[in-house]
Amino acid sequence: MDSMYIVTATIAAAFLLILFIILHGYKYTPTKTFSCKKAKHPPGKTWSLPFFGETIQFLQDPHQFHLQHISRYGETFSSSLFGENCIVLTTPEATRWVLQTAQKYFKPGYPRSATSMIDETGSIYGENFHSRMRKVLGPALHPDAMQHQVKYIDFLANFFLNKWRDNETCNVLQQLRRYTFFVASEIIFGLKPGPEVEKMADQMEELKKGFLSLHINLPFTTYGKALRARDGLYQTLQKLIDRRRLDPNPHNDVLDFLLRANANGDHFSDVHVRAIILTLMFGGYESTSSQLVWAIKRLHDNPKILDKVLAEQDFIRQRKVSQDEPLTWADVKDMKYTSQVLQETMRTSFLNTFIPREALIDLEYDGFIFPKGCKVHASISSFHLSPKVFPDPYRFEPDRFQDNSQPGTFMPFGYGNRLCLGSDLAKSQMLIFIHHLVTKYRYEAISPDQEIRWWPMATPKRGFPIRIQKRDE
Ligand code: HEM
Repeated sequence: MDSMYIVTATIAAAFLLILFIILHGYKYTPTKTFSCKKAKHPPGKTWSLPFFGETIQFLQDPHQFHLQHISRYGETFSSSLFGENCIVLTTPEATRWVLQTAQKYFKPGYPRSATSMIDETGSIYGENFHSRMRKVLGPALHPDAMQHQVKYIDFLANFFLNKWRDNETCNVLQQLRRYTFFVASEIIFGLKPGPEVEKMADQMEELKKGFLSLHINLPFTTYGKALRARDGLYQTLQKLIDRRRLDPNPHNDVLDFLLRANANGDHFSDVHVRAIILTLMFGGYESTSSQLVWAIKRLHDNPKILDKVLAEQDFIRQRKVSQDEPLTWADVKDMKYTSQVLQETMRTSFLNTFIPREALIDLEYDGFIFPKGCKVHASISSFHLSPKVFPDPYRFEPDRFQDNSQPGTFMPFGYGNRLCLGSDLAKSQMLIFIHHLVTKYRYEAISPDQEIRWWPMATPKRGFPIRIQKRDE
């Protein structure tokens, strides 16, 4: 009788618990009492499909996902993504809070599949390591160092563009991925185009697929194949590190800065050097090529804006002594209108659909509870495309950036202590490519290519195929 009672009571309790969860949704359990009695958990779904939560809906179209959730729950809402409950922030104020004001109470919260693609130890995401990494990479990627790199970037832009033949068709995104990877290889370890760089670019393409994959390491899974590509890249990087240690000549590339830091007692192990380089290579090529393909598409779709860019770039070309004279840092600085086009491109191209963080302690913001351990996603593209922040947000209007009056609302390169270290490099390589493209060629889209491939970065679905004509013919 007793055991019957226990079984019945257990089933009843389990049933009530499930009913409670269904009616109220799973909520975070705060680990301390919050100071503000009225503070509450952000509204939204924190349960639905087990493990997947709302991930499938999110991956299909993150922009629509955010718009729908904002209209249903408000600008701060709860969700369940990548197997974890999270809080999504979609305003510039809340984003500034998490990325800057309260930055010391958060650490990066990238999904495990993403971090394991870069870092076998998991240590480069720790705070101590992070500040040392910034100390070394800051000067290596600073505009002072960049000035000397412009000639290499100029060479590489021409290396690709000079291969284009009249009336040829070309897939812009494919070409740009190679171009930006080659630039990263040159800047990071001084490698010129060749089979070694080509092989690494192929491995990087494979690695990229693992970033948001299911964490299942088998020979045939996306994640497993990506890990093997990572290991292949690690081997090549180790060879480059060993080769550089035997080389007495100064190179002034990022690898030199990292190895010199070793010599100065800052001491990065080879494992760390490899992980830092992989971070740079991935950041350096995927984000930049995705923004550049959008810029080239936006110029195509807005002929009046293209005319203004062309006038600016022709002016810079005409003041050169010869057609082949390379661009300089001063030329890049003079590309003011084209820079505005790039800013407007980054605003409208669904960049940074989420920057993830994890709360280190219990926190409150704007009446909401952020319990220790909860994942927070700052959705930058949500406010880049919000009419409250940018009027008529889907209109492509580079003049918005004429007076640089967007403090704290335009954050393509992030915000706070993890602000992108490669922003000057990224801008230079985009501007230099656009210069040579528009001054040498006219181009026409083969198909409108309006659909979007969302991951790992939003890009035109078919890579924006174009037909090219030399400008002087
Ligand atoms: C248009 C191109 C690019 C965009 C939109 C972009 C965007 C970003 C963003 C949003 C972050 C902050 C991530 C966070 O807070 O968790 C970031 C960080 C970073 N980016 Fe970029 N990036 C670009 C190009 C580059 C390039 C070319 C490099 C270098 C080769 C680079 C290197 C880095 C590094 C090292 C970090 C980590 C900084 C830190 O954790 O302190 N990025 N980037």
